[in-house]
Amino acid sequence: MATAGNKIKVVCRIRPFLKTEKPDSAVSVEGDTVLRVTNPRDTTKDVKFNFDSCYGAKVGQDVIYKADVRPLVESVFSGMSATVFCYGVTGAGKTHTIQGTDTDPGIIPRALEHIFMHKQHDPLDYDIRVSYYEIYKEAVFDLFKPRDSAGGSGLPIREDASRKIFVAGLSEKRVTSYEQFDAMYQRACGNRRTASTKLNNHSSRSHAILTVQVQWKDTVGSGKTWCGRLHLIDLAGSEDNRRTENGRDRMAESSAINRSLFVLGQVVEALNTGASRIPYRDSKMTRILQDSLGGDSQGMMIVNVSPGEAFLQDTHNTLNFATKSREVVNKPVAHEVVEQRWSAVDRLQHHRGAGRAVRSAVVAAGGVAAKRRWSEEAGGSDTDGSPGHDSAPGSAGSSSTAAGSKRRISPAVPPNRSSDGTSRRPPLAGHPQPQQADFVQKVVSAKFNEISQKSESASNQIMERVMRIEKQLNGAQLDSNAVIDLFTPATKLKTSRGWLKHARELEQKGELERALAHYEEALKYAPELNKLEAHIAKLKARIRRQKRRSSLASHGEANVRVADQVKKPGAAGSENMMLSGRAGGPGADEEDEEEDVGPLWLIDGLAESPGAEKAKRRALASKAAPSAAAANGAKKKANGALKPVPKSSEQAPPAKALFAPKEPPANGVAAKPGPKRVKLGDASKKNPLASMAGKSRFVSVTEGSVHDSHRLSFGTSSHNPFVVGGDEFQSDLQDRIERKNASLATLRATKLDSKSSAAARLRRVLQEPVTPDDRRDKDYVLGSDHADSDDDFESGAHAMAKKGKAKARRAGRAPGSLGVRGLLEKRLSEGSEDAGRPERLSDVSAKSKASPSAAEEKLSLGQFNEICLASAVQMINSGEVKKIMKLQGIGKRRAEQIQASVQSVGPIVHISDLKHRLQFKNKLILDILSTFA
Ligand SMILES: Nc1ncnc2c1ncn2[C@@H]1O[C@H](COP(=O)(O)OP(=O)(O)OP(=O)(O)O)[C@@H](O)[C@H]1O
Repeated sequence: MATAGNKIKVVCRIRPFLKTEKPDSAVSVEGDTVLRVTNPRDTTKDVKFNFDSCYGAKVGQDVIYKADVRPLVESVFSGMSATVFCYGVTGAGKTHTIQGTDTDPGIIPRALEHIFMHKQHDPLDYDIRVSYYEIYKEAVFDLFKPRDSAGGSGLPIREDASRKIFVAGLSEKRVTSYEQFDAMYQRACGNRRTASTKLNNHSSRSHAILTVQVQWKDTVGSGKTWCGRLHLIDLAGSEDNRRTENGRDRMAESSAINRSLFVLGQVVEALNTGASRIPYRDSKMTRILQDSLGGDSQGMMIVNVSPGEAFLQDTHNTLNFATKSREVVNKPVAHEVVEQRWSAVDRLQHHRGAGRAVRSAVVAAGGVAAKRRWSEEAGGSDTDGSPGHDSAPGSAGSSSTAAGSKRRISPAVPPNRSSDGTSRRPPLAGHPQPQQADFVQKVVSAKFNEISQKSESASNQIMERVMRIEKQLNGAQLDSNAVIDLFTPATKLKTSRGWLKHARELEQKGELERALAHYEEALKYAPELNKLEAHIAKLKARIRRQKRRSSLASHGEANVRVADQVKKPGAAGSENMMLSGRAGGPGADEEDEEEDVGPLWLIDGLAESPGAEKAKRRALASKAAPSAAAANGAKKKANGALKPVPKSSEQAPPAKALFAPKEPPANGVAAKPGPKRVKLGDASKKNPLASMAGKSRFVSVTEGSVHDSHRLSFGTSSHNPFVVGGDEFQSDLQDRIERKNASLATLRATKLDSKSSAAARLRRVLQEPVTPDDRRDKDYVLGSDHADSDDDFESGAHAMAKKGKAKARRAGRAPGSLGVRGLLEKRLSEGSEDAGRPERLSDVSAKSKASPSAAEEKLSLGQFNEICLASAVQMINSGEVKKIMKLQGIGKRRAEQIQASVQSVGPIVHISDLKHRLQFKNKLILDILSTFA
């Protein structure tokens, strides 16, 4: 008895205010069918919702039951299936409505009372069975069985030959009176999982489904057996975990609840839009509700809402969903019971298309074995143990009664079977014998199980992904990558192309930052596009440069003023003192703008003209003995005398190398290899810091090209313990690393194939791009982050001193003999005022001279750092700042400004003096520090 399509009935119920709640009503009933709710976006306005019925807070359980539920319960006696489910957010009154209390019983007790009443007054012999189960964290548990008897994974959900859903292994209880049912039901309710949350003291943590099956034989009329079913469902409430403040366990439950409710929404949406795929299988709850949502069951949804303003948004969402659900159309039919059910093999054949030979074999073997197997699989039980009710793939919640088939469809009897389940034909000659059939059946069963497992595992994987996303959504931390993960490759590609198109347009318009954001979006969808990644890196560098330029423009005016002051004769900066080295005023530097000076001065303390540099290289190569002039220079440094900064017009004194003679022998004869040669090789092998420093130095000495100096500048700044910490430094460092990598990549692409000597140099230098990991190496070596204070420096120095001591011991020397390191250590232990500070260049130099054996030593890492620092100090004092800046890729104007600022400070003893004196006044200072440090 099929009916025309019926829309799901939607009834709304407002719960009364609880004692603990503020009575600020936001929901009211207008007439019988309209619900008026304050608009959450504009609380001065109301929104109206239409439902089949609306009940205010004062309406009792009996009214709702009689008006809306009772007719559905009655329909069960016509062989129909009906489903009533309560939907709403946590604490809205679902459990109260469906279950009720002892004094105010809800729909379940009332419906069962009604059914037994009907049975009493009807001459037909009704067989009433109930099952009760919950879906907790996507697993089905029998509530009629003690909780600890259930396994962790719960019961499987299956589909029978007529595509009806059932829970395999679920117990069904035959009940003959309401009292009997009530006793069982009360016990079963105790098995249900509830917990106290912030929003509900007795919050249901699972969806609970009670199924009542009423079966009877029409002895008076057709003689057929009919079966009506009633599903009464208390859904767990959706939860906003920002408000529930759920802990880990509750969160896991909540996540499963929300996810299944989300799928419910998807199902409703798909049904309304006529989608080809309805995602029933995406959650156990929707799978079980399949017949009730768009199926052949009559459906009714009770929407429970909380009355207060606090739940306004939730209420609004619930009502929107309910409105959509009203559009779902079911096609209810009466269910006739067909005595014989299909075997597992038949079902497999029917659904999975197993081969004809297999089927014949199984049929030949007779239905008995198949029947027995099915019975074991379903694992049905019965309170009275009557064999006639052992198992059946009948419907949701029915595992131990005969299966029902819809009247409108052809009987679910396999075409080659008689009604008693045996084959219509005798086994044919050549067909498999029973043993063979057993074997075939085993194979088929195994295949069946394998397929089920696969589909189960696939669906679990999807669940997990959805759960992950939902978890992030709950924590308001939407990880877009997780969402992108869900897209198909085609969608990803398409989306990526869309972003790319926009990005290119923006880039052409010069809107670089927006373009960058679009490119980055595109990359998210197509991470395999290496070219795009490279383009993004370039664009980032370009943006940074632009920013730098604009920041320069904003600082320009002030700095130019400082520079002017410095230039004035007699002004504070003009009497700057220096340790040694040539004058390096702005004017002098300008001449050298394109000069390929390399970072030699960082090693040897002084910048020199190309001629002097060549001479120095020669000297280094020939290990010449120190010339008299060099010795003289060193002597002066040893005295630590501070000299006035020479005017830019004055001739700068020749540069002095610390451990190498600065000038070639006067007679021009190649000098004999001497003891002063600087080697870093050993230190380089020891740790990454030394290795970086070593490489840098090697490059600077032998190559001396601007590109090499990039490497040095990075090496020194990122490995120096005196760098300025903080985000700005980090970003600056990152910026430089990226710029460097970009330029190195370009150089590689353009020059490495060339046979020129420059390319050969590059090939040696550009082994690997510098990565941020190098910075971690530095932290590892120094054992601390950036040293912002002298204390930090001291701890760094302590570490260095300790290392030096150990090294000295290994080499059989006294710790103090290591020059700077030994002295440093001594000073630290004496607690002198300058403890922890690096030696001045002059001191270092003097000690080296005084102790040739120490100077003969290979330079240790600590020494190298100290020399670098001392050299930087010297550079600052001698006004060579601009040159360094240029090497850093800083523009000419900017470099001049920085130079002026540094000079305004006056002579410094240690690099950190800059920091203290200028007190990080602006970005300019940070630039200086990060460059020098
Ligand atoms: N109509 C009503 N009359 C009186 N009290 C009610 C009514 N509806 C709900 N309550 C009370 O409100 C509280 C929350 O109700 P209930 O536990 O039924 O919410 P719920 O929607 O099932 O929540 P959850 O989804 O967390 O399980 C309970 O204390 C219940 O007694």
